[in-house]
Formats: sequence, structure tokens, C-alpha cells
Amino acid sequence: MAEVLMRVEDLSLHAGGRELQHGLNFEVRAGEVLAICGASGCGKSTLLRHMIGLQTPQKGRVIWTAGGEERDVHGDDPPRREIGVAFQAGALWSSMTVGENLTLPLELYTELDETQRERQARFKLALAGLPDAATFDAEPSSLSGGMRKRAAIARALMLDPPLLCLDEPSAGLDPLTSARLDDLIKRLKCDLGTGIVLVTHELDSLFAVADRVLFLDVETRTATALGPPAELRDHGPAGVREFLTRGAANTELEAA
Ligand SMILES: Nc1ncnc2c1ncn2[C@@H]1O[C@H](COP(=O)(O)OP(=O)(O)OP(=O)(O)O)[C@@H](O)[C@H]1O
Repeated sequence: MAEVLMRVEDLSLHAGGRELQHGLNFEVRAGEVLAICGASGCGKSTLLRHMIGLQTPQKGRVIWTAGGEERDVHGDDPPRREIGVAFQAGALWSSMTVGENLTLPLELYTELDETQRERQARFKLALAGLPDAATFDAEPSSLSGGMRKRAAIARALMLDPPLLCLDEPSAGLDPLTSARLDDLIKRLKCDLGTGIVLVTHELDSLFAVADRVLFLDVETRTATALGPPAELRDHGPAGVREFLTRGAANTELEAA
């Protein structure tokens, strides 16, 4: 069985003085895509922020377990280099070129010289499906939405993190660009063995890439299902089945 990278233990999520979720318990393994889904406002992005150490829990723990030692994500030695993050807006620093955006983590965290940093950045851009040499010197604002998302993922990969966290990578993309992003996620998982946590609303994408789905219920404020998407769609709790078949129902309505 693949290595456990992260363990979430009895985690509660709060925002604006109210509880969003409680009693969350799950693991993330190397080489798997874990999709976090649930109705709008249930706390998916908040959960991701707790998992990467940006928000501290009032209750529960997030433990980095890769490599056999346990490190609290909110402790003194958090796994910053080990977790790559690409946020919803695909935010690259607009005042820097794409290349500068990518080489910054190497400048901060490694001893690599400028030539080595640039070589790594060009390699990661190509890996993310942006092989055009001109992209390196481009301003982020000159790229399309899909290219910016890919560049943000390339930046998240710069330190070869075992775990990649992506917040709605397909949001706002056309179906073809979105499908290409799904292919990239599958390649990263299969070729590099990266564990990937994905917050997504896109059911097509979820079924295309996710090995397991964690469903956060907005009513009971806890996870009501964790398992392979097709299994949950066919045999999960009623609310989860309804959520996961909604896309098919919509497609049928559109076709009618
Ligand atoms: N800093 C904050 N202060 C107050 N409320 C917040 C804060 N951050 C999030 N919230 C609220 O917490 C709830 C959950 O937000 P979150 O973004 O985690 O949900 P989500 O499931 O990712 O939603 P969506 O699918 O719409 O992106 C929302 O009602 C949001 O308004």
C-alpha cells in the first residue's frame, strides 16, 4: 500500500465564529488524487487552508507523516517545502515574469545557481504543458486563464513536493482546457507519484481524476462519505448519490 503522506485527526473547521465542520478524519496517500467536494460554503477551501498550515485548527490535528516521522503541520517544523499549493485564482505575482515566479521558491529554499534555477523552471513549465520557451519571460497577464493555471501548478511543483494541493483548478476554464488539466493531474500522479488533494465542483473532472472523494456535508457539518467516486455515486448515502449524479441529470436535461 502507498505511503501515507498526511493524516487528519478529529479536525474541526471554523470561520467567522461558527463551526463549518467537525470530526474530520482521513489520510492522504502518495500517488492518489483525493477530491474534496460538497455544497458551496461547506468548508472545502477552509479545509485545504488547514491542511497546508495557513489556518490553525481550534480542535484536531493535521500530521505530516511522509518519510516515517510525524510533524504537526501547525507545529514548529511545518512541512512547507513538501506541500505544493496552487490556489483558486491561480495567483502568480503579477509584478514578476512567469520565470521569476517559478524560480523564487528555488531562490528561497535551495542553493541552486541562476542557470540551474532557470533550467528547473523551464523543465517544470514543459511538464505542466507549457513547453514554449517564450512563456518563461512572459508577464502572467499576457497568458490565457488555462495557461496561468498551468504556470501556477508548475510553480507549485518547483520543489518537487510529495503532495500537491489544488483549489478548483478547473474553475472558469472551457471544457477542452479543463480536460487537459485533468490529463496533467493524472500524469503527475502516475509519473511522479505525487499525492494530490483537489477541491472541485466539476463532476466531470472529479470522475476523471479522483481515486477517492471526501464528501463534506453542509447540514450535519461533517464528512458523510469517503471512497471511490463511482462507488459513492452508486452506493453512497442518499445526499452523496444525489450530489454525484447531479451532473448526469443536468446533461440529460440539456440534451432534452
Ligand atoms: N475569513 C473568513 N471570515 C468569515 N467567514 C469566512 C471566512 N472564510 C470563509 N468564511 C465562510 O466560511 C464558509 C466556508 O467557506 P469555504 O470557502 O471554505 O467554503 P467552500 O466549501 O470552499 O465554498 P465554495 O464551494 O463556494 O468555494 C463560507 O460561508 C464563507 O463565507
